[in-house]
Amino acid sequence: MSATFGDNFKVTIFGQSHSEAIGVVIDGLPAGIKLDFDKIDFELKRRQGGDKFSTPRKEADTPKIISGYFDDKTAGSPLCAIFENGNTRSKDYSELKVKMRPSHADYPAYIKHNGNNDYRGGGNFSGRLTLPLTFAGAVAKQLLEEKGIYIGSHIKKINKVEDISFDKVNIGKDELISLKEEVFPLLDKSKLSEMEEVILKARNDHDSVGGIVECAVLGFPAGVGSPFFDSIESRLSHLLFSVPAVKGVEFGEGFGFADLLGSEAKDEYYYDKDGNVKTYENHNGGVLGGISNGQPICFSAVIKPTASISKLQRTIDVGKKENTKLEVVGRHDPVIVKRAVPVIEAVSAICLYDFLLNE
Ligand SMILES: Cc1cc2nc3c(=O)[nH]c(=O)nc-3n(C[C@H](O)[C@H](O)[C@H](O)COP(=O)(O)O)c2cc1C
Ligand SMILES: C=C(O[C@@H]1CC(C(=O)O)=C[C@@H](OP(=O)(O)O)[C@H]1O)C(=O)O
Repeated sequence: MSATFGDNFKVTIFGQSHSEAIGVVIDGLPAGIKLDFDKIDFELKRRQGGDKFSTPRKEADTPKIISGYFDDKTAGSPLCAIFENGNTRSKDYSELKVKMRPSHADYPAYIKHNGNNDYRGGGNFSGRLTLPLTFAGAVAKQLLEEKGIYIGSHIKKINKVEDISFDKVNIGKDELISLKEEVFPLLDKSKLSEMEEVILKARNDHDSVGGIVECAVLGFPAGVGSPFFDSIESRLSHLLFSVPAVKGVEFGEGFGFADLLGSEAKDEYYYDKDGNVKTYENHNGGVLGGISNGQPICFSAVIKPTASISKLQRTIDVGKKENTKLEVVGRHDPVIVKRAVPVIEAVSAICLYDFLLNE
């Protein structure tokens, strides 16, 4: 398992959904930083399950700091946090040792690890591993905020119900911060009841839905990144696609560029009254040539509908090597999108803070 990301702010995650604990090691944190654990806890709670939109599996999600923090400051050594898995119901998964859930990682994991993989829950493929990622992201967010860089996002789409998009030129810092306070962050709040209805209907029908998260980064300086292999888009995509269930990523206008003429897609420059370089529009989402141009960095990620649904599905039994049927049991999210919002922000913070340490 490739479990480490980053050149300077190096994040390693470990554990399985039903192992004793899961955790994260952050290497490269400067020494002497006082972390705000209330802020970290706030981000972890945004990701937590247990409400009507999420898995009924609710864990404490309380970090236990094992190393790297001393006298209320980072100590310069790797910061390690673990989270105990207390609310597992592993017997629900015994059938999955041989019956492969369609659209989950079970079959590729079985082949890759010769049947030795931990099949309880999603094992080390589980969305539960996004908890330590969110912890690392919450640390990176604090360090970015000290530099005036803010990350925020909203739910752009649930199934076919769509929110409006960010105004990519004029996103306000207060707007981004207030989105975090919402249980279901939307720009057009009138869409809430329709989205809620779609999710609850899917849940009652033993089904699931997917959607889109749109994310924006404010205050990121111009001139960071590289062309080609280490472009801001490629590094961010690397981490965004590491989030389980993310199946597509787009920057700025993204696939919408296909419909535009050059004259419609242009981001013309001007100096504002304070001499800052701005663009009239921001079709490119703040990145050109792989390098930030000082405008808000804007991107979206599409999250697929949850694979584990309790409708009868066709699959294979790898023990008997025969075709069979499966009705998945266990406690699953009827939609992942809502819980993915803080995770998308977290991986973006990890990536962008790592970029800044490179400069
Ligand atoms: C926060 C979060 C929660 C998730 N919850 C579930 C779940 O309850 N059931 C499920 O089948 N998949 C869930 N997933 C997605 C699976 O982990 C993912 O689809 C699976 O590992 C296969 O990876 P892939 O979809 O990226 O190919 C969740 C993902 C995230 C980010
Ligand atoms: C427990 C969490 O989410 C889990 C993510 C997940 C999956 O397949 O990704 C499946 C469910 O749990 P289990 O691994 O027990 O099947 C979710 O409840 C969590 O995120 O904290």
